[in-house]
Amino acid sequence: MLRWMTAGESHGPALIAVLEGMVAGVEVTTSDVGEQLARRRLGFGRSARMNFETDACEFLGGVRHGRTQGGPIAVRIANAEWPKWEKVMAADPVDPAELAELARNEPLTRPRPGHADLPGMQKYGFDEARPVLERASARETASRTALGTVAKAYLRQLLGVEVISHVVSIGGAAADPDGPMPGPDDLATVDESPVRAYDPAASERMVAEVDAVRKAGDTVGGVIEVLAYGLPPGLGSHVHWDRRLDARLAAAVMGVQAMKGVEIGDGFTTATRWGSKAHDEIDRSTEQGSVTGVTRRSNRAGGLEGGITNGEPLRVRVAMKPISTVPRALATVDVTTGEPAVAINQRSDVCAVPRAGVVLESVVALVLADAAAEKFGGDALTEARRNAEGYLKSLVERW
Ligand SMILES: Cc1cc2nc3c(=O)[nH]c(=O)nc-3n(C[C@H](O)[C@H](O)[C@H](O)COP(=O)(O)O)c2cc1C
Ligand SMILES: C=C(O[C@@H]1CC(C(=O)O)=C[C@@H](OP(=O)(O)O)[C@H]1O)C(=O)O
Repeated sequence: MLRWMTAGESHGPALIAVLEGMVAGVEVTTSDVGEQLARRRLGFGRSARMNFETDACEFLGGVRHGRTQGGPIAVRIANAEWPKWEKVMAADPVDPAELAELARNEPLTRPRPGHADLPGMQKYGFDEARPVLERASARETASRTALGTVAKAYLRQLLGVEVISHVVSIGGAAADPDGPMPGPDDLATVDESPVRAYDPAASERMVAEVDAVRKAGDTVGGVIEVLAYGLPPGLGSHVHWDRRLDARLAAAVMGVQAMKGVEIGDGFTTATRWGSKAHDEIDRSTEQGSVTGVTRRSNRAGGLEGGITNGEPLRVRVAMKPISTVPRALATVDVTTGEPAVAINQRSDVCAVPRAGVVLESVVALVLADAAAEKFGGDALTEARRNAEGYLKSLVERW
């Protein structure tokens, strides 16, 4: 079983992430993590912070000489602006007179509709939003991206699995639903698009949409698809609700800030079809390299049946809402005076959909790595590999 946790505030000294349960022997380096963090910083519509944030990262435990050791893996990601925030975010008490002089410490009393500000203040008894937004901020997703790097390395080295993502739509600008879909080796092509869309024409439409939104002082969301290629049949289980892989994937992607909808495979469209057009008919496969000796005529299910992978590519689509820090400020109430006001407007993304794709890849990889660890066990990668090879061989022999 894999477990992962994160800690740290957006403007604190650093973020911390811990991954427990990873086998020994997975090759991963600080620069691999740095590469994923750099991907997460890119994308048309990103916030000003992404222009100078370097996401300087280091392993604090669990990795030695480029290999996991079997113990908990801890990663630290620094905040490039810490000197500016040192007083405002200090762990120990700071002289109130000194704090009062800092413009940066001005109380945030005009909660943003759509952010965690107001319900967070109500729930935790704060008079202003700073302590809420610091932890609610999607800065935290850098931590999960760092851990996702280890999960991706494990999946690739154990099973040859590739987890990728691409942007399907931003606001009203969408990729052609019948257009080509990126394959396992197409991540670089997707990353070359400023909005991480696979089709260049769709990419242009999405860039124009973000431009229009920015000019109007507004924000915009979109839909991202995560694909996992090379998964064997048999990850996850039908036997209990919390072992179903679809349930675990949905929880993980909905656990990312601003994600408001999820569908597996054709999801909501499937609900409009008749059964004869909704499922993926099975044929015998004579193809060399077929893992199970069977094949499918379609992949409407998105690679999952009964909460178990069926050997087809996994397809998870996620809907992201528009950023709630809207420059053309929204109506709110000042919690100090009780008077109508306009919401806080500070440095923010206009559209974080392209960046969010990298985060979603990471959380999907963590869930898949957990399911693979469950199925193939082992304390070392070599042992897990032996188990996987034996299982895959048994599938071919049986069918
Ligand atoms: C990669 C990424 C970047 C984000 N950037 C911002 C941002 O700059 N400003 C903002 O207000 N919200 C941003 N968000 C969304 C908020 O963090 C999120 O809306 C907030 O925490 C409330 O949670 P909820 O939307 O899930 O209800 C971002 C989300 C992601 C995934
Ligand atoms: C810092 C990141 O994203 C942030 C997410 C975010 C929010 O409210 O979610 C608000 C902004 O934070 P800041 O006020 O520090 O610029 C974004 O930049 C990041 O992704 O690393």
